Amino acid sequence: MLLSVSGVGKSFSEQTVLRDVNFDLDQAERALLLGPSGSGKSTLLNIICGLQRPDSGRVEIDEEVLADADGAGDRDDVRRRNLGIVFQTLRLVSALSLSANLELAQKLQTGSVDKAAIQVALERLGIAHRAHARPHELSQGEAQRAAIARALVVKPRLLVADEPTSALDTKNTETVAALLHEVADSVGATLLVATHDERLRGSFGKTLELRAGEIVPC
Ligand SMILES: Nc1ncnc2c1ncn2[C@@H]1O[C@H](COP(=O)(O)OP(=O)(O)OP(=O)(O)O)[C@@H](O)[C@H]1O
Repeated sequence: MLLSVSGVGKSFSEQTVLRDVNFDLDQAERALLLGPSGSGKSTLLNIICGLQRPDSGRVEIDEEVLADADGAGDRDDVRRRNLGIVFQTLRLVSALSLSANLELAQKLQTGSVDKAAIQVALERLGIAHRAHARPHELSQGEAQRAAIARALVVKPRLLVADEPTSALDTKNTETVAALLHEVADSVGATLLVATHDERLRGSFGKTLELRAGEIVPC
């Protein structure tokens, strides 16, 4: 088992968003976290990625604690070594080219730059010809691919994406879903994609539905 989420709870003031979330993912497993808007998908991914701390429970990656109620700030090292995050917004530095941004992302996360891995990621995502473009010069489709490349260049063991297709039409939705599978395969990563986009249902090995703060079988 690569990822283990057990007993995770999170409330904001009076509102309990996550009640008791439990699931496991094996290495290289592909999972869709499906739930309507407001069901707590982003909150759960934020906890896994260390942006928010759970009130209870824990998240482990390969038996190392990634997040728990009493020390989110201490887990940065475990996250850096294991996580690739596809953010909804591009999060690139506007003054730097795409390739320089990917180098920066690598440097910040892993401490070193691997230009060959960047080239491979750009080629795999079909944007190698845009390596010298600035972020604002990218089309929406290229930007979406750049966001995936940014997560891929750190060679993550767990690739996490939050609503990667919400702004896309059906054709591009299928393309992005296929790309996520392909890039996860290329580095042997486990894939966890959160979405309310029912179009993605059935296209992942495992579907986890978030309802009333818990994962329900489906
Ligand atoms: N920092 C916060 N403070 C207060 N309430 C919050 C906070 N973050 C999220 N919430 C609330 O928690 C609930 C779940 O939000 P979350 O963003 O996790 O849902 P989601 O399933 O990702 O929704 P969407 O699909 O619309 O992005 C919502 O009711 C939201 O208003």
